[in-house]
Amino acid sequence: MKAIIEGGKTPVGTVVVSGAKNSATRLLAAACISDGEVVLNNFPTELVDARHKIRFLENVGADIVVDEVKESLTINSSSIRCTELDTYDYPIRTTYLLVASQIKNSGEALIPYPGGCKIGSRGYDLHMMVWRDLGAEVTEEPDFIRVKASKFKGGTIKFPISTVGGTENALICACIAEGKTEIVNAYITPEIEDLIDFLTRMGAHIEVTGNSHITVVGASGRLKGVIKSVMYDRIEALTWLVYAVMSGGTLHIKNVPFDSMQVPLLHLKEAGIDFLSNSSSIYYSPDCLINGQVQPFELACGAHPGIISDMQSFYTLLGIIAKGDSRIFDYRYPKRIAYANELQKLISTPVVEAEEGKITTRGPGKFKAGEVTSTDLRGSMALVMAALCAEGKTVVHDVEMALRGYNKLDKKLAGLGINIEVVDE
Ligand SMILES: CC(=O)N[C@H]1[C@@H](OP(=O)(O)OP(=O)(O)OC[C@H]2O[C@@H](n3ccc(=O)[nH]c3=O)[C@H](O)[C@@H]2O)O[C@H](CO)[C@@H](O)[C@@H]1O
Ligand SMILES: C=C(OP(=O)(O)O)C(=O)O
Repeated sequence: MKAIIEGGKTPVGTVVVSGAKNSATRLLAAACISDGEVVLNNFPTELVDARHKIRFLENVGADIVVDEVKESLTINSSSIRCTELDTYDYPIRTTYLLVASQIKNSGEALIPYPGGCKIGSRGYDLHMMVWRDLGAEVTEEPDFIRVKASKFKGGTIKFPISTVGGTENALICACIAEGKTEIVNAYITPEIEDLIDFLTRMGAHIEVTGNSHITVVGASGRLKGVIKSVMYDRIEALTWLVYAVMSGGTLHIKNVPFDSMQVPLLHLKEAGIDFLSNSSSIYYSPDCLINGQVQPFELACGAHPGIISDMQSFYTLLGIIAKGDSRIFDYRYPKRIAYANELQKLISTPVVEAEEGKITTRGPGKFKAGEVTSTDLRGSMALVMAALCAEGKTVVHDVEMALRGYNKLDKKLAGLGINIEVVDE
């Protein structure tokens, strides 16, 4: 798919942040270990990633009712079975979370290899370690990964690095394991807190000690059906605020999860980007930009509560319009720089220098129209935002990458008076 964008218009209006991709897609997998019916509200139903996961779960027997208007899912997973499918083409990262429900109902699981953004090495050895630590036999077959265990058995899972996906997988599997599981060097992010809240409300016994040790006592009885609202998306909230600054727009951004984005917002304030806020929303107009100019900055993307790697490209955009040199380091995914070279094609003078782990911007640069290709989800969204700020027509190829993470993007932009056309290539 490509986006055809006539840029240069100023957005004005209200935009509502959706449920977080990086929570919703995890809760959907976790819902399938429940013995009852689960309702997920505030679910980003139009997300490409959510649709792929729903498609897989339906193909292995789940009954999922999607209500696009209410933005909710009703999930009944009692008929999930390990099933060999005709295709394992599911371009999403968290396929490893689809193991637990099949093991619970069939003692065996077949899952697609993890996909997701190509942002450097993204192994899955620690997921295999999780299943093996809980007593399963794991084999890598040409089209899928096979996991076999009549039941998971509680054990100790010790992560050598902090991993979001590994912690999520360990939590969900431990909830259906017999006995107690210790998760050592767990990584607890806001989305993982949302998952722990959900599993606990289903009846799982989860205890968090400090910020990296989790004990789970596997459910000996039933895991109840529950109703849960997905947390709001901190990356999306940041995206809209950065777009307002770049475009000189006037935006009221609703459903901002302030608690989960304190450090990212602090960095914006320090770059001279002020805004008005109440407990759940932000109001930004050009008057909020101190001296009418973004100040150059230096920051590093790493672990929460700092700036996470998924936010990197939006700081690069701010660096481009800042007056002076800014530096953005990424310790987590140092190879996440391919998008920066595409972004440079939409700037009239040389501004962006990308090397492994570090992006330097020598601003201010002016956005110009052009033709570019997406390289990853957040990078694709950054290209769309640059295109929206450039006078004239820009084509962003492979824009489905942005749509993996931005629910109802065209409709939300239309609500701000901005039209983009998304067509098949
Ligand atoms: C800690 C962190 O920044 N996590 C981010 C990471 O989560 P994601 O879940 O993809 O990555 P993990 O947190 O699981 O992995 C962190 C690191 O561990 C490595 N690893 C992971 C699993 C495994 O089995 N083997 C292995 O080697 C990965 O390659 C990566 O270098 O990318 C996502 C997409 O950008 C972000 O939403 C998350 O915020
Ligand atoms: C890279 C991302 O997602 P995924 O891990 O699903 O590829 C992201 O959300 O920015």
